Amino acid sequence: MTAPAAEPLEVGGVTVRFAGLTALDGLGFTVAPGTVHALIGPNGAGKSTCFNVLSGVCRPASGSVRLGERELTGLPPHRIAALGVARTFQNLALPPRATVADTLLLGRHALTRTGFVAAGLRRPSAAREAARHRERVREIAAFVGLDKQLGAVAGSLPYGQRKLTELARALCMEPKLLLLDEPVAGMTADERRRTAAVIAGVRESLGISIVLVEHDMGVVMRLADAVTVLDFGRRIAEGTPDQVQNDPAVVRAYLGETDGIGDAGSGAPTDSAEGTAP
Ligand SMILES: Nc1ncnc2c1ncn2[C@@H]1O[C@H](COP(=O)(O)OP(=O)(O)OP(=O)(O)O)[C@@H](O)[C@H]1O
Repeated sequence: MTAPAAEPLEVGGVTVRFAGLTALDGLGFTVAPGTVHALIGPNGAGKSTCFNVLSGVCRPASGSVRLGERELTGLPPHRIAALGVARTFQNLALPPRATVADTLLLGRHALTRTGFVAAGLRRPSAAREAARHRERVREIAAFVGLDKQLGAVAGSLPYGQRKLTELARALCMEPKLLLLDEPVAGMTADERRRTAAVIAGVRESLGISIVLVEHDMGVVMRLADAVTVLDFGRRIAEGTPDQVQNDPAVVRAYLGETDGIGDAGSGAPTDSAEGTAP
């Protein structure tokens, strides 16, 4: 599998307001090319809002998001996707009846060069391109461990495999930057291990930069090169996983929640030993 040219993602001074509430308050961080950068924080800290800004779903009141030389703020989601930013969702968003192969082919739609006319006329160029896309889909399915499921209806697979299908579909876009929103949430220990190993492989083999929102601290510790911690829309800490874990401001932010550390429902980080050893 070939690696796309990774570029830094630079987020600066991003502010988002909803009515009277400031969801992001001058947020800034930089994702170095080819690294995994985790965004963590208690419930309501602004992580999903940040993803929505990065993917163009939400336009900030101020601030900038740059991928390499390109300014992304103000662009619609499909333009941002075409510039190499792919996203997976907290809740699965797969077509209900499509096979895994068709679902992954959908991920390649934006890369398809042949126009409708050439495809409709069954030109050889269109057939060659379709064959190339199918081959790439097989490669990516094998990469995430879904090669035997290509003919299965994606929606009928076990939860962990459906989440991997979503990840594979995002990889089919050949992104430079992958936004993963709670990729192991709701998984069994075994599914979490497998998924963490796949994500590590994406960074190591493909060189794709990853922004990861995840409550499972075992997975964050295992995968992240750098962590930005949010609370009430502000960055309260940044550093390596070890540094932020021992930062008093971070401990306070999580303990300030009603239930304290260890309750995933409260947004406090959970620590799965299995997440540390994919
Ligand atoms: N569309 C919206 N309209 C109004 N308020 C919103 C909207 N989206 C988010 N918020 C508020 O903005 C703040 C940040 O929410 P956000 O979903 O980004 O947090 P989060 O860190 O992703 O939380 P979680 O861990 O629960 O997913 C919260 O107070 C939330 O209630």
